[in-house]
Amino acid sequence: MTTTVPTSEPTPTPTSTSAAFAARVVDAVKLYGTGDTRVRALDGVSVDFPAGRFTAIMGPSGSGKSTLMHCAAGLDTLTSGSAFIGDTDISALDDRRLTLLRRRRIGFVFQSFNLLPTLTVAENITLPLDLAGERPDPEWLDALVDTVGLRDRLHHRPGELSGGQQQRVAVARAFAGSPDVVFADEPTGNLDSRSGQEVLWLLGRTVRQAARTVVMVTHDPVAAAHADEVVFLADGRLVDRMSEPTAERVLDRFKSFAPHPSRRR
Ligand SMILES: Nc1ncnc2c1ncn2[C@@H]1O[C@H](COP(=O)(O)OP(=O)(O)OP(=O)(O)O)[C@@H](O)[C@H]1O
Repeated sequence: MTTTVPTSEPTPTPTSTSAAFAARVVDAVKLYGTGDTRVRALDGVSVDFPAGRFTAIMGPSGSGKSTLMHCAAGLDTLTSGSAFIGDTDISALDDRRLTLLRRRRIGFVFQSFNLLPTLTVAENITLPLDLAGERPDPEWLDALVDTVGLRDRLHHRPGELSGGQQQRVAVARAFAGSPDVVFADEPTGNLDSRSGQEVLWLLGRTVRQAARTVVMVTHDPVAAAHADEVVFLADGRLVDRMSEPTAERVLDRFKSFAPHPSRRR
């Protein structure tokens, strides 16, 4: 794989802020359902995601990782509390402004790639920019294409690529518009371990060499070890943070957070 990494300074978007935190939630509560079926998916979480860092969100199944990511990224709304992208309180935005903010300031990588099958790789990568009516920065885009190793696949359709290649397209798409933060939800969940390692390496390298910000949900200690810091959720609560994680330390810590379903209502 070609591994030319973007080394140019990031081009700030007009909407970027100088906040030290690319994203954060404050006193976040999320309830699903009512009465006996009510679930407290987030139970008063306050957590920040520093700009220029790769943060992993870890926790047992059902601990609220995806809910936290979706609410922090404006894909879902909190029952109470606030969510910020930079200095912008997204809990206060109407649907139209929230959609614009998601297009301009947030990148997404999902477990299932979410590429459009009728578009080429090149068209998929620039789709969020096209939707936002923005012109790509050609130098940044060019460097990204090399970083993800897809130059010889630019005119292929996603169906002609392996899963790992498709996820690398999704990574390039997420970073294409120089968003304030890229949220990745189990980005290696559908990949074999080698392709998964490549995607994690790409995320980490783009953060460190091009000053980008990534927040990744994972249940995999090996994946979490690629991050600069791991935040641990259990039962909808933030229970710990770990800097400079290793897979062994993450696994050890993870084992101590057994879920307690009875406390969730
Ligand atoms: N749309 C929904 N309606 C009802 N309950 C939900 C909904 N989404 C999530 N939940 C519940 O909220 C809790 C947290 O779910 P969430 O998906 O955030 O956990 P998770 O840590 O991401 O889990 P996993 O690792 O299994 O994906 C769980 O008990 C889940 O069943």
